[in-house]
Amino acid sequence: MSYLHIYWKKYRFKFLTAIFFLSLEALADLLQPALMSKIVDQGVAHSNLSFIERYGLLMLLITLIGAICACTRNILSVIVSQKFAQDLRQDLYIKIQSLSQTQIDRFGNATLITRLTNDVTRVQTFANGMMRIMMKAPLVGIGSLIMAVHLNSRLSLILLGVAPIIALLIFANMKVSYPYFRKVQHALDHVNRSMQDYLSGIRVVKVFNRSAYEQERFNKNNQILGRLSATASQIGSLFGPLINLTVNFGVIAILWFGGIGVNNGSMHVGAIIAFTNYMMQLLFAIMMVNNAFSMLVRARASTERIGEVMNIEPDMSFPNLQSSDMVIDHMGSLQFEHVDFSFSSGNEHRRHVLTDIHFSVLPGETIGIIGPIASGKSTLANLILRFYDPDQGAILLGGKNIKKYSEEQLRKKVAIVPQHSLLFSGSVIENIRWGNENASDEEVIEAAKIADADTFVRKLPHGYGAMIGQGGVNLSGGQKQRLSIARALIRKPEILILDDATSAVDAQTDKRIRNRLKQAIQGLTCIMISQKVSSIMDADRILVLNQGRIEAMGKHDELLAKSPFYRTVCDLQLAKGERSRG
Ligand SMILES: Nc1ncnc2c1ncn2[C@@H]1O[C@H](COP(=O)(O)OP(=O)(O)OP(=O)(O)O)[C@@H](O)[C@H]1O
Repeated sequence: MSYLHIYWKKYRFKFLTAIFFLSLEALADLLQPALMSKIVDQGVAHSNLSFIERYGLLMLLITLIGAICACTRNILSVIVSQKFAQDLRQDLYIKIQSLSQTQIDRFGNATLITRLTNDVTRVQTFANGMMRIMMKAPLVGIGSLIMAVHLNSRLSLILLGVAPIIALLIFANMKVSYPYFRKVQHALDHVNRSMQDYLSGIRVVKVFNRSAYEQERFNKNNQILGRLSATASQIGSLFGPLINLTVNFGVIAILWFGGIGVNNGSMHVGAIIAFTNYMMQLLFAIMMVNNAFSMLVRARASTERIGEVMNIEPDMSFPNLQSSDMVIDHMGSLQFEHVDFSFSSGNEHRRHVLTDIHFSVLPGETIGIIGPIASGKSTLANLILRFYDPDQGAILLGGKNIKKYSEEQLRKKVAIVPQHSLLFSGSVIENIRWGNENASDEEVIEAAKIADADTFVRKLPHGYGAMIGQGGVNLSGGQKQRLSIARALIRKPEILILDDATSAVDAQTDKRIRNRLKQAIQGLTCIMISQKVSSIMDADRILVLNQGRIEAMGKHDELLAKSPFYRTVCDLQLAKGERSRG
């Protein structure tokens, strides 16, 4: 939990000031029964009105000071806990951004969201509670004990007998319920995951009529969450009454022995009232400590879960270089040198995806990549962007290992249009400018024209100002793809990767985009991944990937002769006259 130190350092002054006001408030609470005892024994018993007035006013003044302290402490506690939670969420977000794709895959999106929201809120609630009641409880508890001993040391023995039993019960509560609160948070991850899966695949769920199945899945996870939460709370509510019972035994014992004391004249009624008052304050303090412990147990589980993310070191790093620090010899060239890659997910064995990938691309060349489903095409593209690092071998960009580029340099040089177009809520122009926020309106329109998006954008109700819903829900698949291409082009990259980026557009549009790309961007190195032969057959060279290995590489006509896979795909996809180029 070392990551919490920085927040302690930042907010300790305000935190300690809140605790100071809390202590004054506790002191005001502790003085009340003693004053009351004086009023009863010296004012009421001797009908001394002026004594009652003086001490009554003093009690009012102390109550007023207590109230002012409570208000100040409340304001401070809200400020500190809100700002602390805001900082923690922000830092956690930045940490998640710094993790490699492998590390994010290992955690999973749902649990990261729960940690960023629900877990942070739990820690915030605890921090707020500390400044409001948790610190007050021990102060009032210990203060009550001291005042009670001062009032009557023999009756205090009862308090001293009751206190260790209660401490033991609180400890047992903490020990038993802690594992359940961890399980509750874990179950919450599952509920979030099933909701996330449903929302991201809502159309597929509906098309396949799987709503009932998804509902059942959600229901199952929700029931587990409900069961675990109930068990955790039941454990807490079992210990609460036990503690109550123990304290009430103590109160009865005090009244019993106090009654005997008043009868034989060794004690005053006012003192007994004050003693039971301190006993009740002690009861309140103990209940608060018990609540504080159950909050602590929950917060501890959440703090550990946040710590699992905060304390992890990113397993991929980028050098911190300025663009001018590196001399690039062959802009736009790309080389894969005997690259091997496998996915690892936690303790699971590694899943080999790419083996001995060795090829080079010249500046300005267009390379088509084709291969069966799951042959590793997208993974190969992801390696160029360093979403993952190879297990063996190296990837060279402009003659330099990509590991030598800063993240900013690499992302500037290589742009990708991913397989699944992802747009953001905002206008069309904002979405295209996402690729380069400094691009002028003319540059945006130019990129849209090359991506064959300009015509359909102008037909939208507000043209380039038309709003796009979250994820681009109000656009067709082909429209989303074309905007994604425009967004990548506006970066003016040296290497453009199109990962099945025209799968949702018709053959004519596909051809138009390819022709425009070729004409508009001279010298742009292009890697086109596609399942459609028509999309890549005009490429300068084509790489055939099969089961993670390069089956063949060459021009369309050469591959017809030397790659069985390529020949079969051409036979299936192209009409006889189309098979030979030109
Ligand atoms: N994040 C991941 N974690 C573990 N395995 C993965 C991950 N991403 C992909 N894979 C696996 O790697 C293999 C190659 O996937 P990849 O997406 O590169 O194939 P592809 O050739 O692009 O497929 P497609 O043509 O269907 O898009 C597949 O077996 C896939 O299950």
